[in-house]
Amino acid sequence: METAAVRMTEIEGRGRAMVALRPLKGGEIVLKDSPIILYSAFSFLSDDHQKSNGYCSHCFITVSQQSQKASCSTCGCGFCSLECQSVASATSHTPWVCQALFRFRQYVSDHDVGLDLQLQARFLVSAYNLASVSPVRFQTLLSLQGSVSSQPDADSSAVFLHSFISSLCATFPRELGFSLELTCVLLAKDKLNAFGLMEPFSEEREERSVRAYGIYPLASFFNHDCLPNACRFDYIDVAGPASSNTDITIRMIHDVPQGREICLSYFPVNLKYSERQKRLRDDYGFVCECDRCKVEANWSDCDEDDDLDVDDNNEEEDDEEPTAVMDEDPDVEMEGEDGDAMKGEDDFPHAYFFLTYMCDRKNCWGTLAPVTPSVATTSIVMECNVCGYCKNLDQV
Ligand SMILES: C[S@@+](CC[C@H](N)C(=O)[O-])C[C@H]1O[C@@H](n2cnc3c(N)ncnc32)[C@H](O)[C@@H]1O
Repeated sequence: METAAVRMTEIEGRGRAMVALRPLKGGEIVLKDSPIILYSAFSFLSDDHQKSNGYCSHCFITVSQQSQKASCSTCGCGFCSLECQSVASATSHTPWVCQALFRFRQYVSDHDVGLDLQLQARFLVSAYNLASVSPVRFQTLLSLQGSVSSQPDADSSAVFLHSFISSLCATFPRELGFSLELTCVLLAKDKLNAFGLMEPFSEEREERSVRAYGIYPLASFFNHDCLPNACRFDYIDVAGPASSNTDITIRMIHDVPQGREICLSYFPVNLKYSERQKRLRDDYGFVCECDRCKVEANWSDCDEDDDLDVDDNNEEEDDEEPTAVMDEDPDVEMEGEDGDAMKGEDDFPHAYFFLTYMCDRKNCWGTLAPVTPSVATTSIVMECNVCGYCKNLDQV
């Protein structure tokens, strides 16, 4: 896999990775990707069902009740337009998906089913549907990271979900290898590779809530760094032709030299060391040894709580989610060395990253990247990938 800017390669201990093919500028878009699967992040319960109908069930653009143009008479899913519904009926919302969602909703209304299990069900329905409507894309899904190491029958939720899908699969093409093991493998792919597409940003909401999860097969090759040099943008509420609103772009946060690995952060960069390590170990199965983690591993818990606090606008939140200060890249020009956040040898030495690249709007925690530069210059307008706020670098 290669674009004009990045190439996929193997790195020992990290699996497949994306590296810069040439020097890259802050703001450069290094990859555009479209989802092979998108599924709702809402539960099947009635309140959430109402909420999920605030988004098109195919392209997940925000739709108001007034502007909703079409809905499915069987399962009640709403669509932003008749065109979207028509595309969905041949792709993401086939009659089989519709039946499956309808039956699962009935099951959820009679039983106590946790949100995680409901989302896994949504994913599996989408994945097995993909196998049927696009075997090539299904193979792409299978080529992504994620496998089962233990006996599949050890996982009771996978067993339950598999038997649920089996009950809907009378007409499912058996040659696709439908089995409990495949179900477990698919769930592992989802866990390691799904990207969350967020609900519209609100300063009033402390939790960042997801409207849909997507599998983006090329963007899935980016590894994690707690101080990323690139970040992901989406413009899901900007209508475009043929569901192009669901595309994502990976954009450079700052300049990097040729050969440098390009990494994203798999979660908001403000999480503290112990939380990051836990999430990476539990959800992604690896121990992070990035430069930031190496430094923060030596901090005591109080150091984390004290020294990560660089954000005056978020005093209340800082107790729970202190803001870390750092840089993963030695090429980043360091600034602010006299600032409060750079206190001594044992303190985290890269305040510049957080002061420059982390959005300081209340409850945002997004990452700022320059808007895409014109031919040879680095733009000085920084855009947040969560709230969309733009500001000049000299305001930062
Ligand atoms: C979305 S995939 C990234 C691409 C993956 N390396 C591959 O070969 O397809 C996530 C997985 O990559 C690996 N990974 C990501 N970041 C890593 C890092 N900083 N160190 C080691 N492994 C990493 C972990 O196995 C993780 O579960």
